[in-house]
Amino acid sequence: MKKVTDINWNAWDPKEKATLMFIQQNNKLLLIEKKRGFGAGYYNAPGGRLEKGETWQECAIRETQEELCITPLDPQHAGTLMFHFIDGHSIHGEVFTATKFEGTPTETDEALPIWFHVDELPYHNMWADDPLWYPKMIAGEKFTGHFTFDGKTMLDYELL
Ligand SMILES: Nc1nc2c([nH]c(=O)n2[C@H]2C[C@H](O)[C@@H](COP(=O)(O)OP(=O)(O)OP(=O)(O)O)O2)c(=O)[nH]1
Repeated sequence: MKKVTDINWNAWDPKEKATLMFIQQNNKLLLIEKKRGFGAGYYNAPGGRLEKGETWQECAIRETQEELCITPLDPQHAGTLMFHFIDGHSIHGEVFTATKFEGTPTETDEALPIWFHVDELPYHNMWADDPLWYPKMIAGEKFTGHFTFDGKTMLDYELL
C-alpha cells in the first residue's frame, strides 16, 4: 500500500511502538546524531521502542536517560506519527516535548547531543517527514501524521 488513503489507520496494527522526546529551550532544540540502529546517521530526537508494561511517557523519559544521560521534566504529549513501510515494517510513534531537564547532555554509544536553533534545523539529514510536522511541534500545535515509506523515501503523507 503506497497511498495513505489505502490504509485504514484506525485498524492499523503497527509492528513497533516508539517515542521521541524533544527538549526545547530558548528557540533551541536538543537533537541527537543517532549513532546506531534504525535511522543511524540522521539527526533526530532521543527516543526508542516502548517496552512491555511502561507508558508512552515513561518510555520517552527512559530513552532520553539512556541516550543522553538527562531526565526530561514535566513532558507534554505533542503529537502522533504513524509510519507504514511498503516492505511490511510499521512504526507507531508518540512525540513528547519538555522545556526543562536534569543533568548534562552527554554523548553515549547511541547518540551525540547537539543543540540547533529552530530556524537552522538540519532537515537535509533527517527523516523526510520531519520538515512537515516539526513546525507544528515547535509552535505547540498538536498533530497526527500518517506516512508511507519505501525505505528512506517518503511516498505519501497526510498531516492532521
Ligand atoms: N523524527 C523521526 N523519527 C523517526 C521516524 N521514523 C522512525 O522510526 N523514527 C524514530 C522512532 C524511534 O524513536 C526511532 C527508531 O528507534 P527504534 O528504537 O525503533 O530503533 P533502534 O534501532 O534505535 O532500537 P533501540 O534503540 O530501541 O534498540 O526512530 C521519522 O520518520 N522521523
